[in-house]
Amino acid sequence: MDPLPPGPRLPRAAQTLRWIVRPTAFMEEQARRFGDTFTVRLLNSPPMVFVSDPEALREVFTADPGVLRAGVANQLLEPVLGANSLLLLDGERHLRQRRLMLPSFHGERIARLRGAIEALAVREVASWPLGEPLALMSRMQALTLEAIARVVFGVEEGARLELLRARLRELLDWSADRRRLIALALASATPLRARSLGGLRAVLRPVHELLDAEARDRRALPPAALAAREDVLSLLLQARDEQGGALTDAELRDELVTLLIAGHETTATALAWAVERLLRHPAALRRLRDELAEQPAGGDWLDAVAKETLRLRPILPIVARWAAEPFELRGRTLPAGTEIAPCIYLTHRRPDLYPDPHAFRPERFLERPAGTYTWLPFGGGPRRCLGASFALLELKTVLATIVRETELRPARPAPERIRRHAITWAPEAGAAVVVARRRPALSVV
Ligand code: HEM
Repeated sequence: MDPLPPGPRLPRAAQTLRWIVRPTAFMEEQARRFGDTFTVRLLNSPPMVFVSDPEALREVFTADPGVLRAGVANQLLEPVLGANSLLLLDGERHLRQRRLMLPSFHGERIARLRGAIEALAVREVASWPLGEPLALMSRMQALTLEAIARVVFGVEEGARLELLRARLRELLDWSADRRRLIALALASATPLRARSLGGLRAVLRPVHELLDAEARDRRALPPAALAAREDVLSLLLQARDEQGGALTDAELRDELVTLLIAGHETTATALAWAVERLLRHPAALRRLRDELAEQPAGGDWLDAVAKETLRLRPILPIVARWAAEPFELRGRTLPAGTEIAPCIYLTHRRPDLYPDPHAFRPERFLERPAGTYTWLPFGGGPRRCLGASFALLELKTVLATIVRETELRPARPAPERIRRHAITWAPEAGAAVVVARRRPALSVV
């Protein structure tokens, strides 16, 4: 008997094609046929068992991280992120590095960055043209890039920021091209992969040089000046493990690139979806406007809108764990070498967890709080997104600014469908809007 749960019998190439071209339809079809656990077989990867039952998710997220490894499952990203990236590590090294980084991303620390993010958002909104179509996704990408360069890396206005902005843009544009990522994923030593790697090195080297220079200058600051800074890079430079050890230069640089890649497009996509959904739900938008008139930073309704957006339009559809040993899942032993994919998309659309699951209803999160194994846009367990607090703060702060300061309408009335965009699942037209009005005071900023 096959030890793996049943799944589609299509050849691997056909399953891969459907997963790339029509991923939502592909997953929904398998869930209809096989229920909440099924096996998908893709080219160049181990069999993948999709799971979307909260009890199975609990088993996966609470498993020994030495047995269910996330780093192995993320190896595809190694050329971009570097071998020391948190996303690629497992075991002791992952634990040490995550412990060093966690305090910098703690909710209370992150909350202090609100003012800086809001200032960037106000400036961004003031630059939008009136009365013509605007793809919000690209504006949100510019904004989240600025937030990472200034708030996370702490680079201040000036020539280095200009240069860093341009070099980061080149790196992000390079990695936004899916064909290049596919070439990197090919079996080693093909000429296509070699060419792709060469191109990547050319855009990565200048970014590394700039980040190294920034870290060097920051290390040269008097301790009191370094301690007074609020940005994540300064905090990471001061972080020490139990033996008093710090992140090495190579670790620090790979982590900065990781924060950029993990935090930039994801948050921009979430913002684009939040606006896209709100513009199709005028009552929810009105309620948000009313709340912001009372509480400019937003309250429970803003929080519920953020959560409902990430439920219905998860930015990443799955996370992955690779089983280093046989693993028992809901009473069935999966063989070593299997990949297990907690499926965010299908979990978030279960009618038993979310009645009328396709409807955008933020009030569901006022009625019942989000559960650890039922709401998982940031994954779960010891590998849960390190930047979740930062992402939610940025999502809510920028969304509040947009709603307070502008009046938008969709560039076309129809809802935008979900489309793969490099690593995230984004609105097909990039959340196309028209800025009908802006608060008068802003137009002269
Ligand atoms: C809406 C925005 C975001 C979403 C939806 C998101 C989602 C995720 C997901 C699903 C994972 C994998 C979790 C797992 O395997 O269980 C992850 C990991 C990670 N994310 Fe995020 N993320 C977002 C924003 C950010 C931001 C802003 C940062 C940092 C500035 C960040 C840094 C990271 C890091 C470092 C990891 C690796 C954690 C580890 O392996 O220990 N993310 N994120």
